[in-house]
Amino acid sequence: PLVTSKELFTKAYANKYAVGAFNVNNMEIIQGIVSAAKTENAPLILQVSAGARKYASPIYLRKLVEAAVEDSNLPIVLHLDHGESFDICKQCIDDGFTSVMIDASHHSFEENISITKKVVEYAHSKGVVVEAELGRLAGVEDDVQVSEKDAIYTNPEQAAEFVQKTGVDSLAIAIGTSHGAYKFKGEPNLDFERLQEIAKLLPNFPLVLHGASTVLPEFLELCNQYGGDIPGAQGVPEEMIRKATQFGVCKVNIDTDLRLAMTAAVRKELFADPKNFDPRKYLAPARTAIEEMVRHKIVNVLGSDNRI
Ligand SMILES: O=C(COP(=O)(O)O)N(O)CCCOP(=O)(O)O
Ligand SMILES: [Zn+2]
Repeated sequence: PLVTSKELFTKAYANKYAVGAFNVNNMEIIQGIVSAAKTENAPLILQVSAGARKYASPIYLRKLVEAAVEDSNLPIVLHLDHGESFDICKQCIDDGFTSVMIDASHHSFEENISITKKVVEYAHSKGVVVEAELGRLAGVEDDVQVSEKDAIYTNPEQAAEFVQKTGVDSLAIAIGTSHGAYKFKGEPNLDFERLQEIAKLLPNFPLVLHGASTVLPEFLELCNQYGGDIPGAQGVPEEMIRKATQFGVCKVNIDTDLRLAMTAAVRKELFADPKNFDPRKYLAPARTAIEEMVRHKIVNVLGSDNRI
């Protein structure tokens, strides 16, 4: 069924695992993700970004997720990723989303509180849950000044105040992750002391990690072997994500690793059969690549297998 993340996070927190939040943009991606979760008996968050709405149009994505729920009978959350305003959050809530993120993290602390509060009030009146963000998603260099790090990463005391004042259901925090395939110039590292501080001030409160893709070398190499040019990309080592799930992180956002797996499969298939021009011939392996990647994440990183 279509569910909110409330119970999923309560169970994830208590058992120290995280629910995968995978971005969806088309049929094959949704089918791959959902078949993986079905195989592993894992709860699932399918999230829709602004880019996905533009690419596929909201109604197609909604109907594809409806099909996924009907076909799989899994507990699935339909989540708005990085909602930029109250209006888009309201629109998605009215369209049947069960969870929305209002990302007002680029506003002032006070402004972030007031916008988030407004979304929470409306969402809760419709039985929908809300994720907000505090701090800036950005990896900072090792030698950066602490003060600069404090300006970017989530401040633990502020996080506690923010949750108390907004009534938000989960909080995306900044501890060194960032979106995309180029997360760190030097050694990958996350600010675990900060994460533990936040978790201590917000006991039993679900934390969210954005920018949690690993950028697995074998998919990078596969892409580059078949015509890709993605030099020097690196993500968050999987053991760091596993560690984060031990300190209150209940939702882990993964998009880049799906993109790399899918792109590698398409490149390889196109290279292997130059005579082919049936899209099903390279989209089927792409779907399988998504499925295998999601199974890997569920079992080896999130620990959300057999948690239904
Ligand atoms: O946290 C993440 C993904 O992190 P990742 O890049 O490490 O997978 N996300 O919220 C996904 C953001 C995707 O937005 P868009 O569709 O506009 O490109
Ligand atoms: Zn994000």
